[in-house]
Amino acid sequence: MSAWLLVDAGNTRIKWALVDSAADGWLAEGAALHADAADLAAQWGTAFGAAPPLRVLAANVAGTAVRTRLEQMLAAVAPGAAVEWFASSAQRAGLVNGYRNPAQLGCDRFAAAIGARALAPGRAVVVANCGTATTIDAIDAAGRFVGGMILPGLGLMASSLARNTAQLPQIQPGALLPSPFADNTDDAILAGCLSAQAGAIERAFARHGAVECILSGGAAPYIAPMLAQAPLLAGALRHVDNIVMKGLHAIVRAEGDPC
Ligand SMILES: Nc1ncnc2c1ncn2[C@@H]1O[C@H](COP(=O)(O)OP(=O)(O)O)[C@@H](O)[C@H]1O
Ligand SMILES: CC(C)(COP(=O)(O)O)[C@@H](O)C(=O)NCCC(=O)O
Ligand SMILES: [K+]
Repeated sequence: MSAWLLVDAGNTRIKWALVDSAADGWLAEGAALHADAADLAAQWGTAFGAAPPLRVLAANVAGTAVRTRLEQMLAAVAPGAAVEWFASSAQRAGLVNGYRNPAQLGCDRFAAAIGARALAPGRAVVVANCGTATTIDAIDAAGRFVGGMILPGLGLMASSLARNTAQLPQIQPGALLPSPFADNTDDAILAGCLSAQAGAIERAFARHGAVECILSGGAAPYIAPMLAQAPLLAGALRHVDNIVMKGLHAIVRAEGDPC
């Protein structure tokens, strides 16, 4: 069984995992901010040892310059590896893409939906990926990506207030507040942004009639405590590290090792 390198290049961070096609075949993982992307070569060198992967499956929504940079690094650390730049299509790994133009759907969202389907087969699911943007997508019990929402992520929401107002400061992400009705500016911003994120997820969950809500992404740890208090989501909330990567792994498992 040969190893695959999976890459999820989002707008803030590049995440990767080294896997094989077994269900529990998660061998190593790592991440770097775009500014520190050069660190990936060292991370990969350590993870690969003397056996670089022969196949790479990469989802990139961070633009062509990032893709070119990754191609150069991959050529150095895994020379000769076959690289597939994952793109949204009408159907893949048992998931049907309901976007009017399937290729327009962010490939990270399609991969996340494939991951959600793999984790909750035959169930109506909402998958919220809380990264630079927050995406909240609906997958039905028959395995169709129905559609979804895109909103500014938690960090973007907060920083847009700081950038576009005279009096509001840049806040740091923080823990759940005891009350949504804050008595100071920093907490009022945090309460507003967290409530907007959690509220959109709850609303999508209710509207879709979902039975499971998968929460992922770098901002998920801040949003999860608020969702955990939502009666609507009782017993239905599941925090999954990097659902995009889980989806790419599901594709590798579904399609197997080419001979
Ligand atoms: N150490 C960190 N560095 C950067 N962002 C972080 C960090 N910890 C949490 N975050 C939050 O996670 C978001 C990035 O999450 P991630 O899922 O990696 O996004 P993307 O897939 O868009 O690159 C940031 O916008 C921020 O809200
Ligand atoms: C919505 C996104 C910006 C999310 O990116 P991320 O927050 O993961 O960096 C990305 O999925 C994207 O560029 N989508 C293309 C448009 C669409 O999905 O309709
Ligand atoms: K996202």
